[in-house]
Amino acid sequence: MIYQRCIECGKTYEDDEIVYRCECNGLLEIVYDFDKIEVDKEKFKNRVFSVWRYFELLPIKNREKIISLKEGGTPLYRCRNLEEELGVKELYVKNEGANPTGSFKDRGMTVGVSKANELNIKVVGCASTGNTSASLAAYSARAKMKCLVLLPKGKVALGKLAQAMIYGAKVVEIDGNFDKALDMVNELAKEGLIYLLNSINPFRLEGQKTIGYEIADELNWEVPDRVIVPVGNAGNISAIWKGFKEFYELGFINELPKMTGIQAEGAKPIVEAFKKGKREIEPYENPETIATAIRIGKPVNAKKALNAIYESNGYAESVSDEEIIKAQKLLARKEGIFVEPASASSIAGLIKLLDEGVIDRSERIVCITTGHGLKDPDAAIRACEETIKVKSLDELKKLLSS
Ligand SMILES: Cc1ncc(COP(=O)(O)O)c(C=O)c1O
Ligand SMILES: N[C@@H](CCOP(=O)(O)O)C(=O)O
Repeated sequence: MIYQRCIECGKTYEDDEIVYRCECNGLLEIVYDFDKIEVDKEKFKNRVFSVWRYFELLPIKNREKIISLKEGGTPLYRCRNLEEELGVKELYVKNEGANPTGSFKDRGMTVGVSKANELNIKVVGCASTGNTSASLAAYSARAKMKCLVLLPKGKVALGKLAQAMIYGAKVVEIDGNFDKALDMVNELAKEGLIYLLNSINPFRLEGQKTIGYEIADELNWEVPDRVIVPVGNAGNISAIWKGFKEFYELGFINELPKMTGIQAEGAKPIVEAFKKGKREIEPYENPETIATAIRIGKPVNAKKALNAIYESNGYAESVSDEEIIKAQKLLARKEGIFVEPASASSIAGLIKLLDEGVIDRSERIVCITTGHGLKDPDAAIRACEETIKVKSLDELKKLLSS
């Protein structure tokens, strides 16, 4: 049995009821009756490494309704060069840029759009800083659904905009930031004009919890001491934590990691709340950062994220744009992993928290890199030295010897 439950008052809703918030305005989560679900670790091991490896623990009843582009099963890289550089014992990067549209959103969308398919939905929509729209546009195309995406004008990286356009979504830009766009699509959803697939939708977050499942699965059911996650609208950190907690409840793992959220200096309402020991955020009216994916001032899942951080004895920290770019280059140059700026905030956060002594160098750490570097080529080019120009073979040879 699967149902939706309010994280505030506990009120429950059927799994086929289209409702994005409880009547008390609380966020919803998906709940399973684990006693009635037959799963074991070995059964999973024999299946393809992907989101759908964990079918029984996902909220889709009919396999035929699944809309998939083969998402999940992303690499967990051991980063020995960075370990040496930073003096840490065991560091991994879970590279979500390896998903079909280049970000972790695909895990959410395969489940969210499959749910929409089960509900016979014809029109889906979202607000986006870029990745959600790219992903929803792709999955809705495959599901033959109409798709509306609302973007903050001039603040979406080129690669992401190109994706939403080529997949055939109706792409609308507004004068205003992501938070305003989200308010607008929320209104459309309330009127039943679109099925909303932002992370307020708890079915979408079920797909993203598989990041936690996969980390445990790949580490042979051992759990890292800490998982570091870039935070914007705050759904992902909450979902990953739910994944770990479920595996713990099922007895697949014996420990839980400290969830550590990283925001950009110019958009850090969750970090501020955490540092004051609060569970409510004070929104940023004008969030700003080079990491456009996390340029969010009013994270919709702030409550869930803060719960995850407090419950796991984790931490929250912010990093400057300069630290983000430095980390992006370091990861590319030491490990050959090219990620977009928002993704690099997990590495920047790791560096800062090591310096501050919050993270112990003997910890086993997993940093989540959330999106592919090619999403935002402009940011990468701006971060690098100019290309070298030569006029002759001699000049080229001289270069080699310098
Ligand atoms: C690349 C990237 N990293 C991080 C985030 C933040 O994730 P969340 O909104 O789930 O906190 C987003 C989008 O929100 C993103 O696109
Ligand atoms: N970075 C996100 C912002 C929207 O987040 P969502 O998880 O609520 O869809 C994006 O890519 O648009």
